[in-house]
Amino acid sequence: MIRTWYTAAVAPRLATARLLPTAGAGLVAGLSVLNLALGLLPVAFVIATSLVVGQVPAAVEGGIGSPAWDGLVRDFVLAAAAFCAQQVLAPVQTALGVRVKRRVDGAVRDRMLASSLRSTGIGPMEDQATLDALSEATRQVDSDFHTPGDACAGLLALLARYVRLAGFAVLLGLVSSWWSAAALVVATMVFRYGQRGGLRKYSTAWRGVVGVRRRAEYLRDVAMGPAAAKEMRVFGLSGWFGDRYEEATAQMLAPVSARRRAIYLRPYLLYTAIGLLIGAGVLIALAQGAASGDVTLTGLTLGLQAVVAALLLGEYYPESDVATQYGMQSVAALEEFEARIDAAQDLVRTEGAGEVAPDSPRAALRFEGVGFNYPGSARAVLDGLDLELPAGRSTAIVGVNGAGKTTLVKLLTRLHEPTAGVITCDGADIASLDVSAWRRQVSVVFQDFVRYELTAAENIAVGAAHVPRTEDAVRQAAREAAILDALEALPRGLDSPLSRAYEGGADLSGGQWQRIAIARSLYALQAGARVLVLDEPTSALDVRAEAAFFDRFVELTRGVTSVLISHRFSSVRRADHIVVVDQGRVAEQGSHEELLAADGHYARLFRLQAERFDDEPDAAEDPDGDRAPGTAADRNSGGRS
Ligand SMILES: Nc1ncnc2c1ncn2[C@@H]1O[C@H](COP(=O)(O)OP(=O)(O)OP(=O)(O)O)[C@@H](O)[C@H]1O
Repeated sequence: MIRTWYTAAVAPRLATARLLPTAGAGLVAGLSVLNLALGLLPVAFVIATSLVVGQVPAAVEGGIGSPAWDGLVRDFVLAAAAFCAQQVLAPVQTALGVRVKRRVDGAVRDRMLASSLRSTGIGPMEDQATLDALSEATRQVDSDFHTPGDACAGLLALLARYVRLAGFAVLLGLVSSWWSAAALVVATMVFRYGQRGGLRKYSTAWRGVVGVRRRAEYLRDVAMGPAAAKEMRVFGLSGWFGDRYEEATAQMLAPVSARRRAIYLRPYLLYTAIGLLIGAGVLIALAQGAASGDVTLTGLTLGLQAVVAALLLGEYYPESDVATQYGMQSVAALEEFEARIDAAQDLVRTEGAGEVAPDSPRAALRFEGVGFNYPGSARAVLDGLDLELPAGRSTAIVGVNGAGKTTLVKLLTRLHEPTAGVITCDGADIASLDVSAWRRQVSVVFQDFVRYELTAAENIAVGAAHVPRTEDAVRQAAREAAILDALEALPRGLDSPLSRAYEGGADLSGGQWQRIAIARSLYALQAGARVLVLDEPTSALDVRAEAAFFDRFVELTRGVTSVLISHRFSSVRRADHIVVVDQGRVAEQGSHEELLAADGHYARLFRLQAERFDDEPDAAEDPDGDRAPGTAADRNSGGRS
């Protein structure tokens, strides 16, 4: 039980308090002193007003100018000063709290980004628990509401509240008894537990539904966002998505609502009853003291004020409670996210972080007995795969959907680590190389490349963000990818944002976007990459554009080790070497002619496309007289094997 309490209540507070130094020592010290003052001023006010009341009989009797009258006036001025100081300092507390919030949240944002990028692989980004933690960590920060920074300011604000409680307890101890003082603290804290404890349990209930909340948010974003706008309308999906969103929202709210009564009402009634009983006992003891003459009028006034003001401290603190609860939860989620990233990172093999020779690979890249299961999956996507990619040559990889071709790319770029075997570059395990340096050596056009909402030039230059951008290099890459003319025709040329969501922005066709992705990879080659991986690079290009690209492919990739993954045999056949992947292994390999002669899997796939191609009246012949599937008919069939 103590452990549960520590985990739920103490650990998140400590984690949040550890963020305080990011706000700066001076600011934190200043706000702490201010909160201390805001804690002491109400106590001073209670003392001064009690002294005023206590002196009233003597002042009335002595009249204006009497020592009692002067004392009364002095204490009244003190009370007024304490009150005014409190009024003046409260807004300063808020202003400094906002500064603390801003600084801490800035540091937390940096930390979130750094933690996300610390993962060299993409495994954590595909893990549900890690994504839940990330969603929980970022939610408050993104909304700028009840953030970790608010929690830090809220924790400091508690200083004022608890100093006040301690002050009132001491006053009661002095005028009544120390037992009464202790009981007053207990009564206040019992009230407080009824209020604040409920909030903790309630927010924890929210944490339990983060998965379904992510789904609800996804459904809402898809329904409202631009990405699915076309299909939403054409397929008439708005109602469908609306219903699913409502279902997910109901599913999210149900467990939280069901616990509301148990969390808030019953404990509230119980703790309020206990608190009231103890409070009543304290007041009775004070009244008895007054009745017996042990407590003076000043003492009675002091005691009464202290008891009432202290019991009011059992209430909810608007400047602190919600912010600390949700902000702390965000911090706890961030720590969980970081722990998961670290745990995944521990599995990454970084034996040497060795240097990567600028001209590597000089001999070959090799997959040696490589096996791979995706995290959490028992199925071996790759199983003892041996493959050689000779340096400076082009290798095509073919295979049915799901054969593991893209997975090979993920392993080659170290987005995942093999679960068996090694991948070597000129004999060195790539796991022993510095991962960033290795990645700079490899340029990739992913099947699902990203359409960045950046300018056209930036979209190309992100291919080698580690080198200073030069216009010439960007234009050269765009020219080689045959997209330069189209980009120059945009309203702001290559400086046009490639999104209609921005002023002066333009959108491109699917094929034009694919050329941008190709240009990005060619830009990386200019910056020094020596391995080019193209995963379905021309699936959206028209016949002529695809043929033109591959006509220049040899020239563009001279001296580069290239890997082409494609279902289009018209492209594949141009490679120096072709590899067929099936069931996680290399099933066949050789040149186009050798594989046709072998009459195996490749030959069957090739003929399948060729048959369709035969149906096309304007089918092209290649120089060898072979049909060239993929130049027309496989586009009709989607080009898929
Ligand atoms: N992130 C992932 N987590 C779990 N399994 C995955 C993941 N990505 C892919 N897989 C599975 O791994 C297998 C191989 O996928 P991969 O993307 O490598 O196939 P592919 O040969 O490139 O297919 P395609 O020709 O359709 O692009 C598939 O069965 C797929 O379901």
